Amino acid sequence: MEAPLGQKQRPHEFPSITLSHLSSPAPSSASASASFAEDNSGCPRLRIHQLSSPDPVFDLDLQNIQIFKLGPLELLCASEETGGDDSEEKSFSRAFKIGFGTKVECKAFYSACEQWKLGLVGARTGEPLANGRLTVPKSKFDNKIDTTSAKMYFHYYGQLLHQQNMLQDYVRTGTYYAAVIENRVDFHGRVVVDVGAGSGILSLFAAQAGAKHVYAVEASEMAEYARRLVAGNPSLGQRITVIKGKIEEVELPEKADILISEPMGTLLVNERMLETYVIARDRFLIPDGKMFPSLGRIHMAPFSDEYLYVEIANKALFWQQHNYYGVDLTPLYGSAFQGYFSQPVVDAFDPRLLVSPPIIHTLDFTSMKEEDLYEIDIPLNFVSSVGTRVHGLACWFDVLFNGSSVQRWLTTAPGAPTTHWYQLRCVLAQPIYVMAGQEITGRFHLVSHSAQSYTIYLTMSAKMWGAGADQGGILQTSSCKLDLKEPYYRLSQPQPYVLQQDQQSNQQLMQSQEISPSIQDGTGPSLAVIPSHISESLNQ
Ligand SMILES: C[S@@+](CC[C@H](N)C(=O)[O-])C[C@H]1O[C@@H](n2cnc3c(N)ncnc32)[C@H](O)[C@@H]1O
Repeated sequence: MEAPLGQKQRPHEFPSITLSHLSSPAPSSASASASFAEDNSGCPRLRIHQLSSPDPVFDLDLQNIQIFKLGPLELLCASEETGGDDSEEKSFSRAFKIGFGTKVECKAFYSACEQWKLGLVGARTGEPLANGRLTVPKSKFDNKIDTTSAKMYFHYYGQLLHQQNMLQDYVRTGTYYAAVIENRVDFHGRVVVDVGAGSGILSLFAAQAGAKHVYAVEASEMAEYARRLVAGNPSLGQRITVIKGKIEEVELPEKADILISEPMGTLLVNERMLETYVIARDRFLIPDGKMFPSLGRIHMAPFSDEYLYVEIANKALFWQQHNYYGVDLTPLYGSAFQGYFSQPVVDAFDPRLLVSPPIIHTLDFTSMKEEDLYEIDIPLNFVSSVGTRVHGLACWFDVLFNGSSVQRWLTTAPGAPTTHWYQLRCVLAQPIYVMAGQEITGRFHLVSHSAQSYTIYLTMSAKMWGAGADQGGILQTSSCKLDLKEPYYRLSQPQPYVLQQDQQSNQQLMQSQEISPSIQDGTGPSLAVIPSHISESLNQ
């Protein structure tokens, strides 16, 4: 079943209604579609098309019609007609009945009609409409996000190939599936909102788990594909309504018992969709309703990777040429060098590159405020387990599905089965030197920007160390500024494998700082191991 409700910028459309003429000499019924839209002068109109004809059977000024509820599936629409005389009395001489397949559609039509009449929807030009009504104020999303960025973002997600990329991340999609199906008790008989539904896959999972009704809200053109996927799975689809629009703008006919969403970007927060998830909670979730996932954690640890450092530094060497077709390029070398080090590196790295156990920053989606995500400030404190050159900070994240039956984690940790998020590393242009046991302090400061991402300010310092050292003094500091929106995807590297003999020491390192989730169901971080016949041949 598909009924796009609550969309503010585009017409509301109700593709399958039944139209019964009452005022014509011979009452009749026919399949039809209805839509609300503005005419050129900004007046809201209701247009009804019979499926057999391209011309509308009714094209009515909404201010001149009255809608009455006849029953849960039926409305009566009476249209005022000017009789040609000057009488003050209105005559509603044309009337027709509109029938709906479901109560939800019927309710949605009635509320859409009210909203359009009141001028709560319509084109948002920022100008008063021609008939004097003021347009709707900009939504929370439009206020903070740059229009061009949003356009490109939703264009990207409107393409099936990008949805396929996510669907083919079996670690991701499989974990969502398992988390939903193992926790049927949280979905059965419940109203669910799928926040940013994409292809609609999570809505279909929720319906499989017995959801009473799922509202799949998707802002991009993918909503049309989601409708087709839902319609093509009718036993589940009859309990799913796809709504095209932004979470920040759509209206839903009822509150949700549970939200499901996949709002995670690189480093958890990229794309700024977690804010949308929190807004959905505040707008649509009943008090004490559930969220799948309910919590996210960013893990951070210093790393040493000489190869990566040299690779990045070498990229700028091009600008050291004094005679490039007779031109000296060196004036731009410094800027090029800075530019390469302002790109966070996305790849799957070997966890043996970590020089200390990670620290964790937790985001509780059930209680945090949207504004808490505008700026994230994390103090860093580590103790190096080896003497080495530290090249920067490595980060990854996990999220928790806190189901009533099973608690399941989706992790993107190094050494765990690789996901399409990989891991993220911020590389310092100036590495720092540490000894085993030396303290590394610093700050990881994320500041959101209107292009749906963050500027990262990273500072790492080696503390004074050893006998006679100034207590709390800093020996060496290095800082860098990176744009999370412009990562360097370094994915041609072979996938990381960990030799069996190293697995134990890695697990000890990670577990000593709670890298393995405290609520564990055996699906948390597991380290990939080279099959023994391969590792044996490598060891020869
Ligand atoms: C990471 S994808 C997940 C898609 C799908 N839920 C899945 O798991 O395969 C996020 C989806 O949310 C949509 N989205 C992002 N922000 C949104 C918003 N403010 N309102 C509605 N949809 C949004 C995007 O267009 C995209 O399709």
